[in-house]
Amino acid sequence: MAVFEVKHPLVKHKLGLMRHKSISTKDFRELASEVARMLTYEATRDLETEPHNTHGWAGPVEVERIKGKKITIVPILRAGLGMMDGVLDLIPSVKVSVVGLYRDETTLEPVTYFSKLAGNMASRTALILDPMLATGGSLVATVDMLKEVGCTSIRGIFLVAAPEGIERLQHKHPDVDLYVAAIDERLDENGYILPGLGDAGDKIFGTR
Ligand SMILES: O=P(O)(O)OC[C@H]1O[C@H](OP(=O)(O)OP(=O)(O)O)[C@H](O)[C@@H]1O
Ligand SMILES: O=c1cc[nH]c(=O)[nH]1
Ligand SMILES: [Mg+2]
Repeated sequence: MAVFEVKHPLVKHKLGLMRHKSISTKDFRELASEVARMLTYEATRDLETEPHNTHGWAGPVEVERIKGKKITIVPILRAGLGMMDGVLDLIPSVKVSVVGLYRDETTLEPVTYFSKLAGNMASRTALILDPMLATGGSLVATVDMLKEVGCTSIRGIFLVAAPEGIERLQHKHPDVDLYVAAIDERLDENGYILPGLGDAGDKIFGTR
């Protein structure tokens, strides 16, 4: 399993803005989308291309186009929706496979309440989207769901990941690579990431 912590200055700067305790819903939402766009650029860096002939302004020209497995993005409700626009800016024609999970506040275990996946998942690369990888329970449950329908190529895109969540994924699904803007220090006693972002879902949706 590989974990790519994207250390681009723009990513660091924007994530730093997101950590401010008084950030507005509007700014948090915009920044989540912008950072997601940059992480997507990295997470798609190794997509294979193939030669393709097109009609150029001065006659036929050979160009490259993406080949191989088609992509589906998998936003985890709710907070993963806050990353979707940024990702779709770069890969607009992907299918969207939505899964709904929340963490039980006492056990911290994930509860699944929705799943609507794209067809033919076995032939697709899945890009899971969620701002926060905390205990890793929600991610592991999502990967379980994707593997159950035959998906074999799975990556996760997160804004902030805790070492505890990375370790859990490594143990359960070592074939899944991660692209993150930051690996933070640890979880607090309530399972929140420190220094983290707080509750990303509440900040994106303006709830609480
Ligand atoms: O790694 P874990 O310990 O599973 O925690 C991470 C999950 O918790 C948050 O969702 P939450 O349960 O708050 O749902 P929400 O997106 O609806 O707010 C977050 O967006 C992840 O999905
Ligand atoms: O720090 C955390 C952990 C789980 N979910 C969040 O939104 N934030
Ligand atoms: Mg939440």
